Amino acid sequence: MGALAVVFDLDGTLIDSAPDVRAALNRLLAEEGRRQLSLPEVQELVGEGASALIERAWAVTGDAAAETGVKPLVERYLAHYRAHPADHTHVYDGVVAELERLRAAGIPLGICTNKPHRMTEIVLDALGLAKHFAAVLGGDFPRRKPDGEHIRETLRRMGAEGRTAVYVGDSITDVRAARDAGLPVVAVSYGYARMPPEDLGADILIDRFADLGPAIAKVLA
Ligand SMILES: O=C(O)COP(=O)(O)O
Ligand SMILES: [Mg+2]
Repeated sequence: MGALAVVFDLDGTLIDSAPDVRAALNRLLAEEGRRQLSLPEVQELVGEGASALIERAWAVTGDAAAETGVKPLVERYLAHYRAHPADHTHVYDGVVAELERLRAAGIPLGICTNKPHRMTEIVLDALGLAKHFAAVLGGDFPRRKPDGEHIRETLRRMGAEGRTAVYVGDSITDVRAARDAGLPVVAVSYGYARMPPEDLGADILIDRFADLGPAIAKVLA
């Protein structure tokens, strides 16, 4: 194995952001006279970025959003989210220790997320996580996950192109993107998968972030 690099998904993998996503989305839904969404419902909507989130939220609360109506709704949703980026978001157990351990081993780390880029930066700053990552690439990237180019471009921005890389995520979109990029993938079982995590088709499934080190060693063996 050559020198290693690790790229992570964000929502449902490193952070449990659904409570703040829910709060911002529910404010918008209330403004539009629509019903409120429960936390499990919101967890089902997350994973393909903000436009998909709005479209899915509209579809489950009444009439679908008009195509031209999605963009202004996304902007209003993000304004609500920016006002409260991490009031109820928490970093999953073991994440900070594991990121520190990998970094101390000289392994460059990156984030490849479908969350809008600016929103991702705001949330990472609010949680004190930004310092761990050599590069962060959000979902405004034109070829976003499940396109493997999203992960490849993250690796380039990390200066880690020549390295052996592993992707870590929580959803089928992550597994497809990693496959498309030709990378092994570790899935976490506690995220927002919308299916039994065993069915994601990852190379290995972990229940706790603290198990990441041995999982990476296994997928590369
Ligand atoms: O915000 C989203 O829809 C997805 O975010 P993720 O790619 O970090 O899971
Ligand atoms: Mg995710």
